[in-house]
Amino acid sequence: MKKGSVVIHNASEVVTCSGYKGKAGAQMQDLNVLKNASVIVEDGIITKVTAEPIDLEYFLEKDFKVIDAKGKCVLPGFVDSHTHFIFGGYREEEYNWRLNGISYMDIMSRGGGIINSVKGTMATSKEDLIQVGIKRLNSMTSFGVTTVEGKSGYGLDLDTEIKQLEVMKELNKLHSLDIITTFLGPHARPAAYKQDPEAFIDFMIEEVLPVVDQRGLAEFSDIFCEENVFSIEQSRRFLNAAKKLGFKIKIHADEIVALGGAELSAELGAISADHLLQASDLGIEAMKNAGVVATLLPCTAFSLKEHYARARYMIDQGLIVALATDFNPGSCFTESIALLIALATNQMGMTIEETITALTINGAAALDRADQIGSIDIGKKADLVVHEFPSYKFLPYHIGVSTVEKVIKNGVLILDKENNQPY
Ligand SMILES: N=CN[C@@H](CCC(=O)O)C(=O)O
Ligand SMILES: [Zn+2]
Repeated sequence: MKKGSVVIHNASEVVTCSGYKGKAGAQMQDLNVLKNASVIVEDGIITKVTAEPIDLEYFLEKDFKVIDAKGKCVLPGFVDSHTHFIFGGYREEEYNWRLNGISYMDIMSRGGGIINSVKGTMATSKEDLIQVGIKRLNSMTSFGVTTVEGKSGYGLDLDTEIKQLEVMKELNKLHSLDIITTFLGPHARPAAYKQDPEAFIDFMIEEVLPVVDQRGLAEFSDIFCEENVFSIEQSRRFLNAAKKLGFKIKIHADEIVALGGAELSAELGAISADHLLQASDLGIEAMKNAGVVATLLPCTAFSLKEHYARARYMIDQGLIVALATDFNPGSCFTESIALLIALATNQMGMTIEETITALTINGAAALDRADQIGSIDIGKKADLVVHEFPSYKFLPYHIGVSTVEKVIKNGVLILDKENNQPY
């Protein structure tokens, strides 16, 4: 069998999500669906997408893998563009406290929250983080994810931040999924800097960022810009320093309090601003004008029992909206794309077409990769998912259940639930 060369034929629908850049506003509705169609992949790259009959004999002779997708739909692999999936230890108690009415920020101010996961991550060896990382990536694959972003931020010191990033780099080699890394050193104030966040920002800029840069450990830099965490001015200072070194910028913005993170993301030319539950109208307008992707995280709002970000308003205003899981041990312990689809369509007023766009081409745009992944277009990586139903409209309808049957990464079948084939 020619590795990386595959023909998927007979598909009831090929949902191409066609495009080479993020889709804004009304464009998000356009999925460009081909009926009774085929996708041809050579050496891991998509070479043809067609609703015309194909000469199957030719491809069989050439030793292509052939997948009959009769009665099924084919979508691009999902891009989970915001996660914190490398961490040690769990925070199940905190979730139960939250169910009983104690807020996320209250838990943080009592010394819990992110700092708990910092202790857990410090205490976990690199090898153990790699092992648990593989399990989590396998689970993401089963939800149809083919590219995932992962952040550091459970170290807050040089060694542990580097350890987290190195683990993700190693996993990128070991696992089929592509992992894009983000340095999130300023994720919380560690005890030693509790009263002096400025000094912590100095430490991050002077002693950690340069090491991450020199060792090529991250493509993006990010900060938790939030009341009682890092202010707008501290965020601006850190992100400008990161930009100077060539990092692309993301920002945890306006999650709990409307601090002006959306406005800051536009000012700095960030690739994305994420969360945005409290983003102001002016911030949203500024993001639109600057082309910043709005990455919304509905599973987090659900887990925190907060209202959802204003997806409908943002799309109607013409923003590029992406959706991601925010998988992490505290505010959102789920990698379930099925839950995310249920919340986006049933609770946030997004159509399934907008939701799929937000998880594919716009997720790719949130990682500055819309020219390479996120759609079934000629020249792109063959990251394809066969779903068990004839139409994409089954994805929200089969509520909270993964419809994924086969996952093809770079043209290679890495998961086949039908034939019990693992990653
Ligand atoms: N809000 C800040 N950071 C993470 C949560 C991290 C944690 O609670 O461990 C988030 O994106 O939700
Ligand atoms: Zn996050």
